[in-house]
Amino acid sequence: MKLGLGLYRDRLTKDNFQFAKQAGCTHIVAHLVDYYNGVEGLPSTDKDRNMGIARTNDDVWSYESLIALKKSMNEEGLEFEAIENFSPADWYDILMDGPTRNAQIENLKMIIRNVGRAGIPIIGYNFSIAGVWGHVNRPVARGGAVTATFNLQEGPEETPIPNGQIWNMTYDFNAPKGCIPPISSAELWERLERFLKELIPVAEEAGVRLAAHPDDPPMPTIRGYGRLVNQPHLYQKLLDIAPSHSNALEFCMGTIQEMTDGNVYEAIDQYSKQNAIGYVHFRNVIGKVPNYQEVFVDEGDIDMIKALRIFKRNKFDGVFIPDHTPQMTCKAPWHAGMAYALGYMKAALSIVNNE
Ligand SMILES: O=C(O)[C@@H](O)[C@@H](O)[C@H](O)[C@H](O)CO
Repeated sequence: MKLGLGLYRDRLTKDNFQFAKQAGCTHIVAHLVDYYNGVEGLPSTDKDRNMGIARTNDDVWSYESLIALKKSMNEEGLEFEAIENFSPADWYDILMDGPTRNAQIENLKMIIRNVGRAGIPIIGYNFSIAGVWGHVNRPVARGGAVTATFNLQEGPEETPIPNGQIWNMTYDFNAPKGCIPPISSAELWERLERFLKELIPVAEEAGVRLAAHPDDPPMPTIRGYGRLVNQPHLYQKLLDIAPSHSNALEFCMGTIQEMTDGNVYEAIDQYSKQNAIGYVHFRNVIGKVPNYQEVFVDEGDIDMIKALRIFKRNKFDGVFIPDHTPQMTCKAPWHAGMAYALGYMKAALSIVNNE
């Protein structure tokens, strides 16, 4: 079991690689999508505001760029474990079943082949129309630390998504006025099935695992659009569509814990037993949908040591990252929050690995 750090695109720097190494990480999970445009946190997007413009034909997905990024990590003693998320600009018509779907599938095949050729083992993805949505940053973690919260009653209004936007980003400023019509979970499952059946064989050939992130928040619908994996057992439905080592899970403990059915320990056991987990978001929460808050790794509803023992019992040998953490009150809120989480994880892994 290994320790890693997830870095958004604007944080893929030598300083942050050194920060990760100093905190005991051996691996990096890189977000190549340029969301937020420098705005911290997971803003709740609406008809007027979202996470910015999704870049088309972004060179960051080329083999040359991937190899250069990997080299910059290797130079700091780190391994490039995974890329997290495709760009909305590169798969909006796969998600929407739109006119350029087939061309976008061919482009994702090229990306997967580039990733495999660069020796990067995993691509995480979240097959979702609304994406990660509805979080509000509030000072409610220990000591008043600012953290992501979700409260269906008090949160942002669930307005439909304007045409030309998806996964909280804009890919077409010239889209016709109006909004994306409602899409059912059943329809989205059909699109996911086509996506997996076409891309898993390519991923197998490229030596890449496609790892599915669950729906966060794990509601049945968000903004009128159906969700896919909003209960733990639905991860199995996704795996069973295309049984393969390349059809894997981006196992987010926080999101699984936010779900109303099942429990995170049974889910860890069920999916680590199958060797289906690509890598783990090792984060904690208090509460479940429709009202929860993300918290420090040691103050949530999950017994994280108990969880690690299940991973170890089932011989999981992948990477754990904090994903996101509360922002600590100091001059470097993000770094301090991550350093705290990584310190806890390093100690917990050492204890459990040596039991
Ligand atoms: O649990 C979560 O919501 C996080 O993992 C997401 O914030 C992150 O953006 C993932 O990349 C969603 O695919």
